[in-house]
Amino acid sequence: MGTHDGPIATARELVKTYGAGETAVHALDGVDVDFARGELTAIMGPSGSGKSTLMHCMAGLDRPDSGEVVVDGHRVSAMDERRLTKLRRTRLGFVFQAFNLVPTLTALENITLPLDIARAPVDKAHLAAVIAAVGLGDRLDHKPAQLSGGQQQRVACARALVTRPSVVFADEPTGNLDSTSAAEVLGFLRRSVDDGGQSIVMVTHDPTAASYAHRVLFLADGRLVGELTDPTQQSVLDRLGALQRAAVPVRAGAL
Ligand SMILES: Nc1ncnc2c1ncn2[C@@H]1O[C@H](COP(=O)(O)OP(=O)(O)OP(=O)(O)O)[C@@H](O)[C@H]1O
Repeated sequence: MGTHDGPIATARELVKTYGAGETAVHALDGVDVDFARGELTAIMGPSGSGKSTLMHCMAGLDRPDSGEVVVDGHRVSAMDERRLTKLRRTRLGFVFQAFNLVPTLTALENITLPLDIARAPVDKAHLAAVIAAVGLGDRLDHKPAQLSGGQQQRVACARALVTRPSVVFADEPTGNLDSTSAAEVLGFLRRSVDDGGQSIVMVTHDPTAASYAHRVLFLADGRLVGELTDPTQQSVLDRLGALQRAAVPVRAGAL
């Protein structure tokens, strides 16, 4: 197999524990996962199940206690801070719930910021395609405060995609959006995968958001407990319900 086959990112035996002794929290309790190249993968699970910890370990924003993370052939878990910063700037894209745009820059300046920081050669055709896809029309010279939440998040998505990163990590990208704006952002992310071959990993609580993914992974108590391919809103809801029922402790003899 060449380097363009196989998963874009992998985790092997990831363990991350907070605290010690009786109060220790096993945020990741031995997670093995492959994220497919050219797919949108959603990570779901109850609050505290380890979703953010997994994403942060994959993206080199946090370090596992043990285990290995490889992203596009780079051993993230073995890198020092300097190389991690470089990897994040040049090979990874990020979308956050809170948009995190630079308030003093215009929409267009925010989108091209990663190229300016990395002093990377600009792929003009790709930049034009991303700007066209983001659909902001004449608002590209507006500052973030002059844009709606949905428009700001579309700018943030364009900023994440403009460097053609190996992976975009999106942490609750629609958590602050109304359903119409959320649908626009999710449609935009999905098209960047289907039309542009982008690979995206997205943490979400929202079954509708998850239904835009090619695959949904379910976490519970720091472990991978299931997955769905080609999810629908209903199949995600059904699976979440089943996992919740399975998690309810049954007293011995109660049956
Ligand atoms: N810095 C930290 N110090 C102590 N405990 C932490 C820390 N970060 C996370 N945890 C704990 O690790 C567990 C997993 O947290 P994580 O944020 O990954 O869950 P999550 O699934 O993303 O939750 P949510 O959906 O609420 O964002 C939780 O029990 C959390 O309280």
